[in-house]
Amino acid sequence: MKRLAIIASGDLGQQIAYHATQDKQFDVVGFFDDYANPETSKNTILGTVEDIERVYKANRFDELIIAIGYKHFEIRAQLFTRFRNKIPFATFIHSSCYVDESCKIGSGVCLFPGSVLDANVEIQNNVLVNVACTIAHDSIIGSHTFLSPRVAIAGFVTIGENCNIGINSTIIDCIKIINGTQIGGGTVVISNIEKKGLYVGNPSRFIR
Ligand SMILES: CC(=O)SCCNC(=O)CCNC(=O)[C@H](O)C(C)(C)COP(=O)(O)OP(=O)(O)OC[C@H]1O[C@@H](n2cnc3c(N)ncnc32)[C@H](O)[C@@H]1OP(=O)(O)O
Repeated sequence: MKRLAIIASGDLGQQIAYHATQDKQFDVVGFFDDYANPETSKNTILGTVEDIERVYKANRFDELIIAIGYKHFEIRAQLFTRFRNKIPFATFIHSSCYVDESCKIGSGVCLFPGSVLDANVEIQNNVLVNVACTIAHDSIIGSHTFLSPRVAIAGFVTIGENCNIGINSTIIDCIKIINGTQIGGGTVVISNIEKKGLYVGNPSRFIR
């Protein structure tokens, strides 16, 4: 079983560690965290971000995953760029997901339980798909983006990089959403989003 190290030991890190372990896909050996105290943390803290390469070279883990959430997209993306050619990133697809064999799944991706990905879906690097999402055929989810639980995406949709798509939102077919868009919970997107910002409601409206 591959040994997994996780950047950040907060709530998201705990969820990833839980699912990766419970699904018997990885042996989670610890976390890198700039803010946790290794002496007092209940988790195994392998060091800070500055220690990652040294600990990898010491053969303490095989693959890495980033558990920095949607409040810190820039850091999440920077860390992926920093380590992508130096350390293998894990791809975690929970065994309860249906992922069509034609899908392309990038590295550093987490698919939490119960998601369904139909034919020709592309999930780019470092994306997190939370529980029970449905992504229909030929849709693309851009790097670093977060899908909250139960997001429903129709066919031929393109979602940009660094987007945060709120719980239970719906995006109809052929929609394009630009990089850095935030979508509130329960939003229904029926037209392209071409201006970066926060959108809510049915149909979606720009609020800031
Ligand atoms: C496993 C997990 O838990 S993953 C995380 C899942 N969580 C989510 O998906 C949360 C999504 N977050 C939301 O929907 C939030 O309401 C946000 C981010 C859209 C907005 O939050 P805030 O910045 O606090 O906005 P605020 O509450 O001040 O609302 C601003 C306006 O938008 C409206 N609004 C806010 N959210 C929504 C929404 N989801 N749908 C419709 N209208 C909304 C408010 O009613 C308010 O309208 P008003 O100005 O007419 O009074």
